[in-house]
Amino acid sequence: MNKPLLKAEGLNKVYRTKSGADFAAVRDVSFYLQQGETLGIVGESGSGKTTVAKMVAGMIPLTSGTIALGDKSLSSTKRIRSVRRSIQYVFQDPVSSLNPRWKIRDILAEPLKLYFQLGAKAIDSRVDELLDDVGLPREYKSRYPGELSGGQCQRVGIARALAAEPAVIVCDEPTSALDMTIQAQILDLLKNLQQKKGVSYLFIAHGLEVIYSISHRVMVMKEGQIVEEGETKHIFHDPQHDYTRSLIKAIPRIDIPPFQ
Ligand SMILES: Nc1ncnc2c1ncn2[C@@H]1O[C@H](COP(=O)(O)OP(=O)(O)OP(=O)(O)O)[C@@H](O)[C@H]1O
Repeated sequence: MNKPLLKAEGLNKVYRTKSGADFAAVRDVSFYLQQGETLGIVGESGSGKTTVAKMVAGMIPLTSGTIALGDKSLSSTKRIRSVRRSIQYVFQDPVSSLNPRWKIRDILAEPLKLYFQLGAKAIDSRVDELLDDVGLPREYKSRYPGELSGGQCQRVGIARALAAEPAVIVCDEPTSALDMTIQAQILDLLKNLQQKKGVSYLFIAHGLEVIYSISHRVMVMKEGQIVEEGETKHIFHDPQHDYTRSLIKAIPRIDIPPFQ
């Protein structure tokens, strides 16, 4: 196996609840992600998926454990800018994740200024390229998020993540707020971008069909722990854990092509 791009070992997250009690939301979670690979995370609501994703993206501190991107440790609370840039996040709700008072141009320009200190002209052409990358007309840069559909807003969210030229994009339910047709288009876009740019995805979704269609490997979480991890076809066609079997059985409309 190649040296993984991202390696998480023994991740734990304990939240202090409002009542003052400690709650272990993630317990001893370890995984890796290769360059150009998608690792899907599935599990019922509250199993700790978003907590793992946010720890990886540096949005919340770890209680314990280590995360490394290449040779750089991400575990310290003060992350260096290059590491912050390298892991981007695409949110579930495409509309509310964009500042409604900013034009699309400004939303996409922000990471370009922050990470690359580009001048106005370079920013303009980079914004055009980013819109091309996500299949939006260049004229949309003069619009506000409120003038775009949910699917179009998610394309902007993806473009904003790409603007940082990340190695990893954490996709936290990026299609669950969208209807089925748009969902499929966004998944296709993400797959194409991965092929073009070699980016890796840590991909959370409730819909097992979504996970099946996009993930190379799948990690199944229950009550803060990993119960099973493996190649997507093995997880779906030959699940080893009862919990995984129950998840797959609970989705009658899943259409899994035969085992190859
Ligand atoms: N800030 C917080 N303070 C206390 N508990 C929290 C906090 N954030 C999350 N939790 C709890 O941690 C557990 C894991 O939450 P998390 O959001 O990671 O789960 P999830 O698998 O992503 O769920 P969903 O699929 O519903 O988004 C849940 O029981 C949740 O209530």
